[in-house]
Amino acid sequence: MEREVQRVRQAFLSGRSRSLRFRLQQLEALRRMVQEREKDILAAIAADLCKSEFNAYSQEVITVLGEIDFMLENLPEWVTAKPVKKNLLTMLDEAYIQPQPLGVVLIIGAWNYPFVLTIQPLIGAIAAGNAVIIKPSELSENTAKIVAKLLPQYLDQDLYIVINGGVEETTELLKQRFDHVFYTGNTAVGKIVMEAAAKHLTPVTLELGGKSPCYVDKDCDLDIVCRRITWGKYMNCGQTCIAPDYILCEASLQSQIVWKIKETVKEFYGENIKESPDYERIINLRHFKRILSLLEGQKIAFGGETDEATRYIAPTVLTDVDPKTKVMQEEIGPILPIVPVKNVDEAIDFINEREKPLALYVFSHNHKLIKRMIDETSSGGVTGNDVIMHFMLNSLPFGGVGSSGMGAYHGKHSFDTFSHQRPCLLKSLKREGANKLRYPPNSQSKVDWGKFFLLKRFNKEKFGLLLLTFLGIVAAVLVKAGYY
Ligand SMILES: NC(=O)c1ccc[n+]([C@@H]2O[C@H](COP(=O)([O-])OP(=O)(O)OC[C@H]3O[C@@H](n4cnc5c(N)ncnc54)[C@H](O)[C@@H]3O)[C@@H](O)[C@H]2O)c1
Ligand SMILES: CCCCCCCCCCCCCCCC=O
Repeated sequence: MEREVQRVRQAFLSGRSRSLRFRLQQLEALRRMVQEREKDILAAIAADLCKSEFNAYSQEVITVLGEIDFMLENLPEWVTAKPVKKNLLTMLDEAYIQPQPLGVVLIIGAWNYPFVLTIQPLIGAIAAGNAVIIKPSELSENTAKIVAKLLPQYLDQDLYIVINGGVEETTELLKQRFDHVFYTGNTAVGKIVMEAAAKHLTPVTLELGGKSPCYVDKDCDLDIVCRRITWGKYMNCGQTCIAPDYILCEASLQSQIVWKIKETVKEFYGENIKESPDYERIINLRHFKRILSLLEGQKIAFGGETDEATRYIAPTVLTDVDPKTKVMQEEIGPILPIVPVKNVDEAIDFINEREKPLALYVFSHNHKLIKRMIDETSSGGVTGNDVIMHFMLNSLPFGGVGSSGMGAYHGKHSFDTFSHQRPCLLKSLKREGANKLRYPPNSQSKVDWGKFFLLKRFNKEKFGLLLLTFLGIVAAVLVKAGYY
């Protein structure tokens, strides 16, 4: 492992990942890989999650292609140095921020969207000029294998490598020194990752899980609300980090919501859900059994059918759920608990009494109520009157807060995550007279001038930049002439 990381570091130190031309070339090669090997990629995702080609394409491949195009379009602008505002002491100097690559980045992926969750961060890391080691999830082994097979056929083989394996390999990898670790997965392992990274003072991005609440106000169109919730909840058999986890609503809405979701499930997946190409399966037997056990003692409004051989759990809705039960603590796949609350105040308290979720969903015609929910709660992201869709807009940073994670990515946010924003100030060796002000011996008059240069605030509308320039020049002349 150490030798592998060393090899990638040597490749980074060669400097070839840094030029804009190289980065664009690698991103174009990655796009070619996805386009030319689309069938292989879709087949691997299908084998891991029983996902149809249409669903694998629209949930994973579209996002990756969109992200690459967005990077190719904007990267030339992002890599350029950005001049910054100057003060009176530096107004004749050059001051700018130069984004630079961090170095060697480790990306650890999760199984539930095994392609997009490894490749989307990879796109950001390449765009920012880094070398990358990718560790896909061993639970989605088919996607892990295809990623390991295809990447070296299209990308620089020393700068971007895939290491496959399980906990043992990840543990060994985490002992190595990286310049950034980007991890997607559960919160418990997130802590292990952060602890290992801390030994090298390596910064981390942690894309973690949690339970994303969904508040349904009585002032809304329940037909539309239930369609949107049903879509987001049962996509990927509920194994989506930002799936609406549970519904909070007034008790009077509960039975209507149950009925409308039941009807929508029928509309989306047909009478025989098991036969639907749009309904996926639980990733493995361990998770299947764990989720099943959460149904014990619950009021099942509909669903609850299972088939162990195919790891099938039907779309299920639970009513009057006790917030203290396990189904309200763990990740629950296609189970949708409804927890009745008295009103929006109680919903806000309910959310705030728990760990900060990765996403929050609010449905209402009342815009003020949505704004209030946003103001009075915290979560990684929020979508009003829909679910999941904030993931698809790459101008929004995607990430958690508190126990749902730290840091963010997508689009420019990925570029920033994998870049060091290097502050640069370039001075001339001339105009030494003006510098006398900061050299010893110090004096009251020097301090007074210092206050003038650094603390004085001018009404810019009245005097404008010209006056500032003028004052700077006068001050420089005064300093040079020794009037202090
Ligand atoms: N925030 C997000 O963007 C996001 C996206 C997808 C999934 N998730 C969350 O991820 C979770 C599902 O992922 P998971 O954790 O079951 O995936 P997982 O089991 O695939 O683990 C993720 C990675 O962690 C590694 N790993 C597992 N145990 C380890 C250990 N003890 N030490 C070191 N490395 C270890 C694995 O090798 C794997 O690469 C859910 O909680 C889900 O909500 C979050
Ligand atoms: C043909 C329809 C195109 C619309 C696409 C909408 C798909 C949403 C996909 C969401 C993917 C969510 C990934 C979340 C990662 C965490 O688990």
